Amino acid sequence: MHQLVLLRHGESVWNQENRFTGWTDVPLSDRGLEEAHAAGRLLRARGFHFDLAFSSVQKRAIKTLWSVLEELDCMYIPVQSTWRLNERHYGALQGLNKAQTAARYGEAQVQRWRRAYDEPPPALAAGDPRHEAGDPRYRGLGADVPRTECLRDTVARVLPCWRDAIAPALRGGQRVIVAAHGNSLRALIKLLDGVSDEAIAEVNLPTGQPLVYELDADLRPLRHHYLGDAAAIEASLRAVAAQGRVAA
Ligand SMILES: O=C(O)[C@@H](CO)OP(=O)(O)O
Repeated sequence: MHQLVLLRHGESVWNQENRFTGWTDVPLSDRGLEEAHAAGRLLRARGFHFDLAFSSVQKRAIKTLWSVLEELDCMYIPVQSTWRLNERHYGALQGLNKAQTAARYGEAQVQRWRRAYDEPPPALAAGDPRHEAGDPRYRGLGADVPRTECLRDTVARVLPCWRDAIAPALRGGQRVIVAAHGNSLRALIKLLDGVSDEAIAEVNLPTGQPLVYELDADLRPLRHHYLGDAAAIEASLRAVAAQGRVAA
């Protein structure tokens, strides 16, 4: 049996302000940093160890991973950081308040931008200073730095990371943790569990809660479960789902 732990970063400052974030590189809030350390303490208390870690190239996931590895006293393990695990690009919505966007465009439209498999948010215009094209960490992507993404696009760029890096490490017997984002992890979960395009719309992830996958020899999921307190996770999931409401 293989073990894979997925961890959405702790609350970020833009989660706190209910703003669309995407590729914007915002830090953890104080609460988010504490969530990350609590996740690490929980993993330690349950006897988890890791041989290899993956993260996006965004500081909210990186700092979450560091905090976990610090609590586990294994900051020495190799970490592979890749843009492929970045949050789904939120296009021209990046930086906007989700409730205000719902008031302007309607909750149904915001729900489709947030969760529809095939409907990307409006793209960033050419020359928009929010576009990450000039960011040195994306130099290798050239003109392919996204201007927006739907979940289908995110699945397409997460897939090579799973197939070429995470899956071979698991097959080699390594215990792996992936610290990433709500939508890049939804993409990974879709791939792992074969979730339909429709059903993935209902999947949300709480911040800072380790999600443990047990996989068979062919890396098919046997079961998965959150380690943390069920009531707290349920409350967090409801809050994430409600972020696109006008009164959120
Ligand atoms: O803003 C974002 O980047 C994501 C995660 O915080 O939001 P949502 O859950 O609305 O897809």
